[in-house]
Amino acid sequence: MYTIKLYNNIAQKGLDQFTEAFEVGEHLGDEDAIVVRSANLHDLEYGKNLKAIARAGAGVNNIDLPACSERGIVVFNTPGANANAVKELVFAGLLLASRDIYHGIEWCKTQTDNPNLGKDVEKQKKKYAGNELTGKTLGVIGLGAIGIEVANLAMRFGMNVKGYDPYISVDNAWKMSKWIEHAKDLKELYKDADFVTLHLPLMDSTKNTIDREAISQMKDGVKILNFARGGLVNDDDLLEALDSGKVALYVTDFPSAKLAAHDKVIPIPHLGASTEESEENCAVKAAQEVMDYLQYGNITNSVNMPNVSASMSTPYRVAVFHVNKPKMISRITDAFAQEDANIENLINKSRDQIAYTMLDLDAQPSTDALDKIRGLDGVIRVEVYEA
Ligand SMILES: NC(=O)c1ccc[n+]([C@@H]2O[C@H](COP(=O)([O-])OP(=O)(O)OC[C@H]3O[C@@H](n4cnc5c(N)ncnc54)[C@H](O)[C@@H]3O)[C@@H](O)[C@H]2O)c1
Ligand SMILES: O=C(O)CC[C@@H](O)C(=O)O
Repeated sequence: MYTIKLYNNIAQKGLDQFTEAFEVGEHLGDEDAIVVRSANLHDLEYGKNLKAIARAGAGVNNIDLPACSERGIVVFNTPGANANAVKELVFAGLLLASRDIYHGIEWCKTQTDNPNLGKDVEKQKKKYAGNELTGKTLGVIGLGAIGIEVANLAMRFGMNVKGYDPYISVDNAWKMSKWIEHAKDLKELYKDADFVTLHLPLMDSTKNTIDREAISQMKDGVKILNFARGGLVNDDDLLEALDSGKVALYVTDFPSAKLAAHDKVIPIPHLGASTEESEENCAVKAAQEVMDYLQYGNITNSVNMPNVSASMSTPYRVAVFHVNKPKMISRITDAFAQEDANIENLINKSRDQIAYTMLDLDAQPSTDALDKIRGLDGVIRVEVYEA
């Protein structure tokens, strides 16, 4: 029986994926795996049995990836599973940013005792007039699952779109409308953008992407949308720019106390992925990733380990996480030299400093052989799977 500990609300459809071989709950101890959404796991005490953490979502800045890698803990996410939900909210944000619907609604709500509301609406509405999206330029920073969807939809709204992503994947590049302009650097994106929208991950290197210097390269009256992470924006620099009018509006899914009440800020309480469909997609994908890993050692959509997946060709599988250095494979296979077990299939893949070697054996490996592997310098973790 495997134990799965839940942090946050995980959609029932995802939990229903787990078979009777899994015990799943919020208050379990000694867990084999964790399924989490946005809860901060940076201070997590890693249980001795913990082998995997699945983030039911995209951003993994709530998980200490180096600490997990060091312990051979596989961290998964669910790429693209909530992209449509976020794209739709970004468009709500773009519409809120171009038409003053937000203040218009606020005013209407104050008029409950006004018997002439029908007439007054016609007098008042000039205060909330706006502009159209068609013909305006949208700068998209980060062309991954969400950025691509936002960029393509913006084209259908008749917007000019400029995208910036120095690490764009080939698959995503294929999905992108050919009319989207490629900005070679952020300066080029900022200079023409009426709206700038952020769709890149928060990492040390992307923290404060939007700071005073970036804002100074933008058009006067630019509107900024942040449906990625709060830390991508320097709040003090943005506040200064909102006060001066350099930035006309900030729509954010990650409001900070400093900015939430500002008249030029539209704060949203992290609702980007909060749709029934997206929560289900993410939970189902996360559950499947965890089950396939715990039962068979297959790794799909990991953000810190090599992705390796193959159906088990023999009754036994031995999987080894080890340091990515020469001679490891020969030392691991040597451990089986005196065994009756034959290695029918071997896969080795590396990612940065870590490698994963999966061996399918036609007979049960002996404790002696497994102990030899565990004792090798550079071996992080060894698991045995039975078909
Ligand atoms: N508001 C929400 O509820 C919500 C939901 C999902 C994701 N997010 C956030 O949005 C981010 C993007 O999600 P996604 O699903 O598109 O992820 P993704 O991994 O598919 O895309 C991220 C893209 O950013 C690019 N990138 C990385 N560093 C960059 C840089 N310095 N400059 C420009 N581009 C860079 C990558 O190459 C990649 O193409 C997530 O990391 C997460 O923080 C928020
Ligand atoms: O789980 C959520 O509600 C938000 C997820 C989102 O921020 C993500 O990065 O996928």
